[in-house]
Amino acid sequence: MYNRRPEFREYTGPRTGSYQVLEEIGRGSFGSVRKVIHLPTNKVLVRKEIKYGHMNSKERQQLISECAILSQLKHEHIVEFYEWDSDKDVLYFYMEYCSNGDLSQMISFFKKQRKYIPEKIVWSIMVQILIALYRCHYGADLAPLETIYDRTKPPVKGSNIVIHRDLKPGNIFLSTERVPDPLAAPQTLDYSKVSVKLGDFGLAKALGASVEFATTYVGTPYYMSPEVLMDQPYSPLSDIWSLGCVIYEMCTLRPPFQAKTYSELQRKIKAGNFDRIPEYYSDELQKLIESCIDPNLRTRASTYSLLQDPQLRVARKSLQLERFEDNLMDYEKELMNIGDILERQAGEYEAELAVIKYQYRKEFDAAVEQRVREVLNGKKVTGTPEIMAGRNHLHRPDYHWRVKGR
Ligand SMILES: Nc1ncnc2c1ncn2[C@@H]1O[C@H](COP(=O)(O)OP(=O)(O)OP(=O)(O)O)[C@@H](O)[C@H]1O
Repeated sequence: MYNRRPEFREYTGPRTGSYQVLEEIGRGSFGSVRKVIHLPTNKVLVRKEIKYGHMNSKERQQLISECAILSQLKHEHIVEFYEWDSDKDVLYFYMEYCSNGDLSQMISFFKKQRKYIPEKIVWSIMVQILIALYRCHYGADLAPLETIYDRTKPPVKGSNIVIHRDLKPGNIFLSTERVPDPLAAPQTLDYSKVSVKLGDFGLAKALGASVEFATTYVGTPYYMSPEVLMDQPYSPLSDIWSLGCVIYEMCTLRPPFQAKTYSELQRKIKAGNFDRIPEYYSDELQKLIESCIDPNLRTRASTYSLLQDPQLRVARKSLQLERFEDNLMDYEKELMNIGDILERQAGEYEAELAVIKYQYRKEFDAAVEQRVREVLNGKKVTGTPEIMAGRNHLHRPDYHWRVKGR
């Protein structure tokens, strides 16, 4: 039986044993994918199921250390990997749930509409993928751009470098706003401000050692680089090849290399020849794709070199500005919300104060009347009734001028 490794204790994400398992949302080469609710936080997550009974202890060990790396990979553009757990011969990965679909669905959407994906969206998606790849390929976050003229400093390679190894439209999740038009179909998404998250980072490596993975990986390797097809080791540049194929597909709505047979596909990938993207798109975009889909590893672009591209710097800066604007709008909404709460509290305070004043007046008048009556009746009076002695009785309503929940 396979035991938990000490690394399990280091996780800060939701703990296992407290999930409610919901419906299956899909099936991949590794197994089924389900929605689950993490009960303590009520958060919907995704659970990927992988049968690992056939793995030997070395393979399991490798899987564990890969998972430990993945669980530390926290990034705005990477699907969060919370934790994993095992049950007999099944391994469960708990991940962030991305509810707005993936790039393959977006490509199908534009294909059905017989429209090109606007170039601005292509640049924006590309730059977000590159920002995530930078974090993985160099083990450090990319610093924000001050101006579009800034050159990114050469990266210093950190530890825990991760190669995606399976970059494809189905692994690029999107979050988008729903179209505000009430007459639009309910599932219509507004792709003009799309935010990207890469999923399945490094999982292919974690599972690569498994015989089952090698035999069940049935997907067509449209995005696989020539060196990987030739059984050479993966490198970050293999991800760049795949990125080039993904960007190409966004522009042409089909992958750059297609064939009827596997061997023909292999031959085409190794030759690395593909048609130009439609004239609708700029030469700069075509050149960038060519620098990624380059069979020669010596001349193929890297994540770092791509990020120096002027168009990508503009795309990065405008992404930063959009985020800044979104944050400002959120902040403004929050302030307006706080204003409303304070105004309501002030109204409640005034109302309560009026009731207390009225009560006090009533008690005061009653005490005065009583005292006058006693004097008129010749009763000997001593001392002043408390209510008449001062304002001690007028206690203010118990309000703390605080916005609840902050
Ligand atoms: N984090 C997630 N959030 C939402 N849906 C997801 C998530 N991860 C996977 N899915 C969905 O579950 C289905 C299966 O995903 P999975 O990644 O296992 O396989 P795949 O990418 O389709 O194929 P392969 O395993 O061959 O790469 C897909 O439809 C995918 O969109």
